[in-house]
Amino acid sequence: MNVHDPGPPGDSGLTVRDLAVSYGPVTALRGISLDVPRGSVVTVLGGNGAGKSTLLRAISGTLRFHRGGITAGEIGFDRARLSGAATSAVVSHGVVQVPEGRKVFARMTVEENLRAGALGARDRRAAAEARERVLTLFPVLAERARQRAGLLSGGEQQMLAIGRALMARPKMLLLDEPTLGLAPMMAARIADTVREINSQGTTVLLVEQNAAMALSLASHAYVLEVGEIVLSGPAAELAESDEVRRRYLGIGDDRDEALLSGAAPARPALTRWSA
Ligand SMILES: Nc1ncnc2c1ncn2[C@@H]1O[C@H](COP(=O)(O)OP(=O)(O)OP(=O)(O)O)[C@@H](O)[C@H]1O
Repeated sequence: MNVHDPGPPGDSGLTVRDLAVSYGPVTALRGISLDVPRGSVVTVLGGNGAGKSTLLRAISGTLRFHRGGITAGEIGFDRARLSGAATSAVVSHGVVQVPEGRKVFARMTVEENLRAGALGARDRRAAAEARERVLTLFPVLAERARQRAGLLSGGEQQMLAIGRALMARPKMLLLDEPTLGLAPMMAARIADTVREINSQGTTVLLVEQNAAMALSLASHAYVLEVGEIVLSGPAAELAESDEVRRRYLGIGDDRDEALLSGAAPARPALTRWSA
């Protein structure tokens, strides 16, 4: 990948070119270019405040709800221009976000939450198939169908949030820190589910602070720091890079080592984005 000439937006998957985002006078992202090829899992790593959520908001058309806006650049998905599009238009192009903090409708039942995810679906058979897929992926949601979502555990709420997004039958899922605050066992289950969703054909853009988990899932990774991409490359190679190991994985952390095992690099092919 060439840093300074990422090429024209393609017609397969998501392309972000030279994106800049501000919240009023605060610039949160600048010069962001990245690709999420159709069928892949790509991750964006970064610490608190790096701009991960802002990136997803820009793609999903939800920046305006946070008093933010795109000030430069383009976002495209399968020939459609997403930059400047309303949230509903982005969803109708097949791109759906699962927000950070889960944000299920706590007073509604699990079933009602899932139905809310299918609002606007005209094809009832397709909606029924989507529901079937969600309940197969997350059997616990079938067991708890009549319970209020607010009574679910944190991990179950995350499953419901992902399930609700899948009800819209997305081509691409935008996941904002899906394992945040979850116990390691539950985080591993969510990771397995993301793998499964992807293997069923859904493209995934995953933003995460949990670098070990994210790098074990993704084929390609970008590292975001203070609103800019500072490093990118194949996930297996990033996982082996000294900088990522030191800053995001913690050298000598057995749990991370175990999660990363099997991610053997061929040869370094990382791209450094700034001098
Ligand atoms: N609604 C907002 N108004 C003003 N500034 C904001 C707003 N939302 C985010 N920011 C700022 O934009 C920058 C990026 O924030 P963002 O939430 O995208 O980071 P993040 O990487 O998702 O962090 P975290 O993991 O803590 O959520 C930060 O400096 C943050 O303070």
